[in-house]
Amino acid sequence: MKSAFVAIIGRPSAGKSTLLNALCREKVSITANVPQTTRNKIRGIVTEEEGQLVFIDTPGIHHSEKKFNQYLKDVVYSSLEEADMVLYVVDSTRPPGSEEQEVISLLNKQSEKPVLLVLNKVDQKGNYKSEIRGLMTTNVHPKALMETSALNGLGVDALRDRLIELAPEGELMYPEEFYTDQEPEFRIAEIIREKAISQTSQEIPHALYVEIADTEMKGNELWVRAFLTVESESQVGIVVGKEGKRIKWIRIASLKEFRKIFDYKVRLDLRVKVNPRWRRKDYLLKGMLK
Ligand SMILES: Nc1nc2c(ncn2[C@@H]2O[C@H](COP(=O)(O)OP(=O)(O)OP(=O)(O)O)[C@@H](O)[C@H]2O)c(=O)[nH]1
Repeated sequence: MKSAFVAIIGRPSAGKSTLLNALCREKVSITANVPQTTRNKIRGIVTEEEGQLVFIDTPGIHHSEKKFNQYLKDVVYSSLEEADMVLYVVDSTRPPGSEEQEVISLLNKQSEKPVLLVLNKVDQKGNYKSEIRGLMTTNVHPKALMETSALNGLGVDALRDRLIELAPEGELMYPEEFYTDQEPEFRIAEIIREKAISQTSQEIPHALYVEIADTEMKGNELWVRAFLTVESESQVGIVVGKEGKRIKWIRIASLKEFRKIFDYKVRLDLRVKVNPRWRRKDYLLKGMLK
């Protein structure tokens, strides 16, 4: 039996979370067309006859001195430490250049771990595959180099098989029916955040987080009180929308998604509030980004 923890790393928007979901055949991690959506270590589990892979989705690696980004980087470091193998996802539609250097230098610090390199988004026209291959063979020395379209599933089965082949011998780490270890509260907060990101633009997706104020199971219903938290009053207006239409949409879209995931009904009281400059508050970031 094979078993491994596999850290999925790469720069923002490379398609890491989309690939994690495709590999696990379940929606484990939220995705968006906005960079830096993933803020935590998200574990997705896949169990096959030959063994089990526990993927750790990580925040996109991006050079920035901001406190918030430093915390995100710490999440990546600790995922790499935890991992037996690394799945490095590169967006094949973007020139590698300095954007990948940050990831490469991080990987070189963990050089003993086997790396499998994936060129993602190969469904798109126009790509930099040969430049990326050149850069990676000299700088990363991957054990294997594969191509995927995480969006339409191309190459995903072959990638899963190759990862199991490369994995060390070991026992199951989670029961075979598990596909994630995330608590319901965390998944609820993430789904609300995903829906809110999909309805907003510019600074707002980065300025919001979701706080679950309380939950209570009543019979077969989970009652949830949650706050979509932003940084200023003007952002509250945008998230609420004209006549409350945007917040209503976010709530209904979230409920629709909960129905697919949970075998109980979720009741959601969703409000918007302000926490000025929360991205600079250590006490908050420490609890939130891990
Ligand atoms: N065309 C195409 N788009 C993709 C593919 N994989 C992901 N995407 C899109 O790329 C965007 C970013 O995808 P994510 O999976 O959220 O990227 P990520 O690397 O997890 O992003 P961060 O959270 O910023 O680290 C989304 O709009 C996805 O739909 C792919 O194979 N082909």
